[in-house]
Amino acid sequence: MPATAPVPPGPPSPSETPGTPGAGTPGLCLDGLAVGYRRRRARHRVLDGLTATAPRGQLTVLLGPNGIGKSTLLRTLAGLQPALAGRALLDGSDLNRLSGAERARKVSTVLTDRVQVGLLTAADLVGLGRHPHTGPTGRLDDTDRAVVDWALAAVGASQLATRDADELSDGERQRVMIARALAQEPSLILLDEPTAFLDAPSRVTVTALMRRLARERDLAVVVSTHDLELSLRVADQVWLLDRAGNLHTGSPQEVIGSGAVNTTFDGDDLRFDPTTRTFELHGDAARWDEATR
Ligand SMILES: Nc1ncnc2c1ncn2[C@@H]1O[C@H](COP(=O)(O)OP(=O)(O)OP(=O)(O)O)[C@@H](O)[C@H]1O
Repeated sequence: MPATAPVPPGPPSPSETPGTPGAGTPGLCLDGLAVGYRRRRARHRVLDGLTATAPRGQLTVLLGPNGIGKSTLLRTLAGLQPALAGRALLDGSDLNRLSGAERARKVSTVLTDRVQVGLLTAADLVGLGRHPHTGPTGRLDDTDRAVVDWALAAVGASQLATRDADELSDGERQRVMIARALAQEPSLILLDEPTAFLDAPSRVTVTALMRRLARERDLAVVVSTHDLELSLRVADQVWLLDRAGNLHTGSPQEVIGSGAVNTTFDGDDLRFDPTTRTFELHGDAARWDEATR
């Protein structure tokens, strides 16, 4: 995808546009949420007491070290595993109390799991995102097909429409999965490391796309990422899990200014510079870097 790929203005018949009910409401709110796993009847809490907001119209990035619980949190918000305590509210409604069909209309998810999709084309795969909106036959009508075309164009993947989904590269497939999430026309999109397989220009493009779609479609978008420098530049809101599992929230400026990025990610070899918002090599790594120039 070219870094300057334009985002088409929007699907022809959006069910979620600014001004519709729900617009201007808080988006996603975590209220004392605890997430984790049940093992042999015991509850293993990975994260506890999470309180945060991801407003509509804004890009929220979820940051934290490996294994701290980012995917567990996103999977819980997506309804793939139950919350252990507390609530997650979307526009004031408890996500846990929504029916499967309601949730499917409101929340779309892009996870890192690679599933086999059989003989579907990329456009078919994106069309799966329309199913919460189709009638009992599940058949796509002209409007649905136009939304599929829009979603593919929005991620710069129109040229992939007729390709077998199983034959796509990891990066191509990731764009198609994002298009599927867009085609769902949700209120909330959850993405777990959506740029992990993308090359550098595409990372910037997809991240900027997420932010632009949040604004243009009045979506709450929550993205987990290890792409710290980029995400701290483009995010509206940051949810940063530190090494103790405490959640720090606020604008990038607020979270950086609190020192939480440094305490979470600084090590002997790498330090975050709050002024330039970049990581600098230190110690042996810096000396090795000097020596090899
Ligand atoms: N199915 C499971 N059952 C029990 N524990 C699990 C399960 N899946 C993950 N965990 C544990 O939960 C914790 C959080 O894992 P999670 O994948 O949410 O972290 P993460 O922040 O997304 O990590 P990464 O950045 O490495 O992707 C880890 O200790 C992990 O081992």
